[in-house]
Amino acid sequence: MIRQLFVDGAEGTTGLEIRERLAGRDEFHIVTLSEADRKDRAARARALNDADFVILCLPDDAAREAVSLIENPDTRVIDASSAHRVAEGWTYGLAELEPAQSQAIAEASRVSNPGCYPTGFLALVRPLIRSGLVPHDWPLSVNAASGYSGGGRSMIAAFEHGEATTAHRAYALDLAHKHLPEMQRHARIAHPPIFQPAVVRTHRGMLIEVPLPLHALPRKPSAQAIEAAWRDAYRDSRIVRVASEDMRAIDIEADAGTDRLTLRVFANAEAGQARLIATLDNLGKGAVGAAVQNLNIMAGLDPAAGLRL
Ligand SMILES: NC(=O)C1=CN([C@@H]2O[C@H](COP(=O)(O)OP(=O)(O)OC[C@H]3O[C@@H](n4cnc5c(N)ncnc54)[C@H](OP(=O)(O)O)[C@@H]3O)[C@@H](O)[C@H]2O)C=CC1
Ligand SMILES: CC(=O)N[C@@H](CCC(=O)OP(=O)(O)O)C(=O)O
Repeated sequence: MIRQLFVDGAEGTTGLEIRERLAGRDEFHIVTLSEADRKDRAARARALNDADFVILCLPDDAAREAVSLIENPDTRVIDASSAHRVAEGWTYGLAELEPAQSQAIAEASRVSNPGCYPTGFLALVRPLIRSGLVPHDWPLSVNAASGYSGGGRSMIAAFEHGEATTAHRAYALDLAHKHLPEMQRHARIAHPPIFQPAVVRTHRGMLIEVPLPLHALPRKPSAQAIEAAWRDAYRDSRIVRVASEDMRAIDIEADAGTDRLTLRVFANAEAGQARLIATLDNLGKGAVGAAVQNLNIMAGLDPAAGLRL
């Protein structure tokens, strides 16, 4: 069976890569609009209602508008924007989040792709909260760096041709980044983490880090216990990997160009401290890889079909 797939926002950073990734997949016929029509409300409404699947690669307001234009009850949506990540009636599209999440995605009509930073944060902490190694009201923090393609076309232009001459820019200094609600909700924690993101002068890649004072946690977990909780949580995943090689440094590009998500824990038992580190590609598992994975799951196909692992 060939499914009609409309990519709304197909000329943007995420949209272009989704089309590239799905080219050659004969399960889907990709529909896009001409340059003249791609922002035309009526043309978009027609394409949205004619499709079996829609992937929204749009700014938040345009994504909300697209959803409001859908009247066909059989059109199923994957939204790559941050408009619906904690919204009623939407399923959170991080298949590895809970044991039953993949099944929920398979049955859903509305799936919200996770944010790129929450993908790393949630993969690191959710198994530890679920198993009680970290209490749900622990004051977590998360330090992270992203390649500049994470900011879409305008940030790419700023870093490649424009005013951004820096190597490393800390931002979200108001402690109110748009990813905080989904981090808190889906980690099931009492408080939002202190989130310290930075954008750096590399095209793609992310390094997301949660520091943990093991000595201060009520159960004083070892690095081995943390790794064991991850291995148990991700035992069936080909996409989330738990790595345990001895490393002295990790580059932000470690998983760039792939759809993998790699988790590592580094600890000093004497100091009672650990650093939990996730690496991924903001445009891989952070966006396009996740959208393709969710599409595969919703269409009843191999979840990893077409992914770069
Ligand atoms: N870049 C990344 O790493 C990630 C991005 N995302 C999310 O994915 C979504 C897309 O991001 P990204 O691809 O980076 O953004 P881009 O800015 O690169 O692309 C957005 C696209 O949407 C088009 N567009 C804007 N308004 C409308 C409209 N009303 N109707 C139709 N098309 C419209 C834009 O056209 P034009 O340029 O002509 O205005 C552009 O082609 C965003 O919500 C973003 O938050 C999620 C995870 C990671
Ligand atoms: C470097 C950079 O600016 N990153 C973006 C997040 C990009 C992303 O992937 O998140 P969404 O899917 O929520 O847009 C930011 O911090 O707002």
